[in-house]
Amino acid sequence: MNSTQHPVIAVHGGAWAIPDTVAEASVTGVKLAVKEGFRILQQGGTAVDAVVAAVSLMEDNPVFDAGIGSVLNSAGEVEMDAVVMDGQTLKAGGGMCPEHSTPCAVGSSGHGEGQDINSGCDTVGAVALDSAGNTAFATSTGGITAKRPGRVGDSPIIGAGGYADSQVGAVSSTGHGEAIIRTCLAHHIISLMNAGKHQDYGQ
Ligand SMILES: NC(=O)C[C@H](N)C(=O)O
Repeated sequence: MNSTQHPVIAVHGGAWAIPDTVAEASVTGVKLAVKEGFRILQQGGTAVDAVVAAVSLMEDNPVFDAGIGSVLNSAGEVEMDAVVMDGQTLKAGGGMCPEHSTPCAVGSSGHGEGQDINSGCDTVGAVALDSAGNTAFATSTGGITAKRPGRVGDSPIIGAGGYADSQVGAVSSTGHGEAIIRTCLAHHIISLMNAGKHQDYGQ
């Protein structure tokens, strides 16, 4: 990666079954997010700026299980997890943030408002590579429907809910949090990518 790097962004709206009734809205929401993130990258914005903007847009979209669309726990409350990581410095911010509707932005520098819609269908995330060659990821979720109050899923845990290392790439996870945490999934993927990269260099 170098200073002439073409920017890249990828966004997901979760991997679990998306009901037919919201499938189109989900795809539309992902497209809007990826366009906004890519616009920022094309204007010279950082990978962190791009993933925060993309994920924040989806947090504001009730079709997703994040931000205002977050599902409810077994006590009928919203408890969200979110994180942002900068692949250049390996610094990250985020955590559980029940009182904000845009926890991803809160994890970086923004703020949110109280949520009032709870219909989301899945976790959201983004990875980006900016024109300076740096990577970042962001993941945001309301977690799993009817989860135990206080449960923290994989999403805010570095190495599970995602990982970014500008020397290698970036990952944002979605799926069953308990299984993702046990396997340190995101960091495992980054390690495999790193091994593949070195293999390429050797050829
Ligand atoms: N749909 C998801 O990705 C759920 C999230 N990984 C969690 O377990 O909290």
